[in-house]
Amino acid sequence: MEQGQLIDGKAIAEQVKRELKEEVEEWTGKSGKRPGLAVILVGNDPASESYVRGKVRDCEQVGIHSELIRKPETIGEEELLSEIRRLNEDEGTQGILVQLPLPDHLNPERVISEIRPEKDVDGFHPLNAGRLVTGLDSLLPCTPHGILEMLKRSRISVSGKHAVVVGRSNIVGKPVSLLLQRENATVTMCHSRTADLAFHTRQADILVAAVGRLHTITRDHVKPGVVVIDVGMNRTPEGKLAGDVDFESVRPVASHITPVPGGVGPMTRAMLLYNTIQAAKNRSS
Ligand SMILES: Nc1nc(=O)c2c([nH]1)NC[C@@H]1CN(c3ccc(C(=O)N[C@@H](CCC(=O)O)C(=O)O)cc3)C=[N+]21
Repeated sequence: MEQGQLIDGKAIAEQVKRELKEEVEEWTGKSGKRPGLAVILVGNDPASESYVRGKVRDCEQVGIHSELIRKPETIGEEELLSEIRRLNEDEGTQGILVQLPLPDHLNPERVISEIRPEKDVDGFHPLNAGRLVTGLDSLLPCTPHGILEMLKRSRISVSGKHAVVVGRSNIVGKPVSLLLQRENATVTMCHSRTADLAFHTRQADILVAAVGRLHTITRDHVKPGVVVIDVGMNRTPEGKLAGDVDFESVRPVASHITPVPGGVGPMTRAMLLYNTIQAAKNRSS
């Protein structure tokens, strides 16, 4: 059977990291310093632990100095905010990331807003979000930026295409819609309350699935030749990692499709490194 071409996010991310390693070497040669990333992890959720370890390993790979700051589950908001204020002033720290989700007693908006926007390597600070909406330069959220980079490097053109985004989160759905529009796509934003989702998704030349629900997008939701980007990270009943797209039924009709794992996830991680280097360069220029 004919199959949509796999977009190998893992391989593309490795290529991006090789390029970033050279950029780090150049910046370090000029400045005599390494870019530094501080990752704050509150509590010890096993999934968060594993993500954070991955980020630390990525940093080592490209020569970024990383510091993992662990805080107890019970930390008070004021204490966490003052830790962020310390890192805001720290010359050796160019990037600050607070691993999400936070425990319920901490307000994530308040915590993220405390990060200096120039050090906000997640691109989650309201100032960076607003700059993105306005079309000004900003640190871009890693997953949306990774998606655009993956399309570019797969030579999939966006201009003039109809992109349909399913999901309206601040982290993925909203910013990826803006970035696609900036690249001259015509963008439809769908979400959990969209009536007749399949009607909309069948119009898509490029479909981004970011709802966080297993197998939301099936064969009935797509038109032949579609490019499918799967942002989902769900567990199957068997405990395996799987996306929002029913990969088996959709791949045969797609022109391109990203797998989970090995698609958007590794690109997200690569773009965090990109942002950290960007933040370091912005500081020194
Ligand atoms: N402040 C903050 N920033 C984040 O960027 C952030 C966060 N908090 N909290 C959690 C989510 C989740 N996230 C992932 C990124 C890459 C993979 C990834 O590389 N996944 C591999 C699979 C890894 C596995 O097998 O478990 C893949 O898709 O191939 C996973 C998850 C970043 N997050």
